[in-house]
Amino acid sequence: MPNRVQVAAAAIVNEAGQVLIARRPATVDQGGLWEFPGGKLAPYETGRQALKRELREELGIEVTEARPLIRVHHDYPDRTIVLDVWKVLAFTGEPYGREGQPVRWVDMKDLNDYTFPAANQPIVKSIQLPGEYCITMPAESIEAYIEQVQQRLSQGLNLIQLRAPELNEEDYLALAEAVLPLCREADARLILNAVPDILSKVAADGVHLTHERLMALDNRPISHDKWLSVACHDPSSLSQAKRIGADVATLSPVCPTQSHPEAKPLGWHRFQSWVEQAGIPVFALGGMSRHDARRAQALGGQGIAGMSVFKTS
Ligand SMILES: Nc1nc2c([nH]c(=O)n2[C@@H]2O[C@H](COP(=O)(O)OP(=O)(O)OP(=O)(O)O)[C@@H](O)[C@H]2O)c(=O)[nH]1
Ligand SMILES: [Mg+2]
Repeated sequence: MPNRVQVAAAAIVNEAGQVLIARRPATVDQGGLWEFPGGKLAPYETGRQALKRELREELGIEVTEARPLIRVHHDYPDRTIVLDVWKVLAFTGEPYGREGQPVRWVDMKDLNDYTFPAANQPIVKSIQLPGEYCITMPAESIEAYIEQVQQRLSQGLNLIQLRAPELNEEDYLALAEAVLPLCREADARLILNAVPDILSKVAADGVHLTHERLMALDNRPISHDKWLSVACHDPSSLSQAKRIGADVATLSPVCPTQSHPEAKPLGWHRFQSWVEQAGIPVFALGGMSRHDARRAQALGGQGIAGMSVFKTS
């Protein structure tokens, strides 16, 4: 396609959880906006090679370890760009604006206060999300769900989807209200697997829509300061997710799973090619083991989601 520009960009996160951003000069394309350091691929360069060269040129650092974070295709009026974003895990040197551009370490939660080019929204989301998304597994009582959430939080899991489809609305609300302070205390995000309206009753961090609820929508049903998570099973639900402005998706079942034995697994190969087109962070779900998080990430995913995978006893 003409005017298709390939760009490598970096999410550099330090031990304090801060992210390095740079300001584009006023005179260039998207001038004055903040960006993740990086630039266009030279002919015959791979994304990784371009990343290393650009960070040397723009920041004076040498990348020693990086992994793919997310790929985003975006149509600007005059051209299409493909942003190949890497998470930089290790580097040598002290970054500075080698081309005179302002650079700044900002807290991850404050990224939303900066104005980035339009293509960057999913990148900001991806940086703010962990690699493991814990979904509650069926439990026998409200108390048992609460205990389960406490156990998951004590493992350090910090993205919890409260799934309890067998509970009636009243019991689910009571459960959500009981679990919210526990998540706050642990600095974890709580996503309610429920109708979007529930956020007017419980101040959780977001909602997760079932595949059926996702497909019935025309627009994003919640405000942008909340997280919209959606369940996808195929390319058409992933494109619906992108269309309504979902922040994150689960894609399932990637592998055979006991919780949904009738569903046909899509496998890692399709996971990779569907995620490539998704343009939002996607968690692999279904039959996951904890070591699959690295595999999902190497294939362009955000990480793994699951229920029994986070069970410890
Ligand atoms: N580096 C970078 N580019 C981005 C981001 N978001 C985004 O839309 N872009 C777009 O991707 C393209 C990257 O080009 P660039 O200006 O960084 O390229 P470059 O470093 O090779 O500069 P040069 O062409 O002046 O040598 C621009 O059109 C820019 O607007 C981002 O977060 N980081
Ligand atoms: Mg650049």
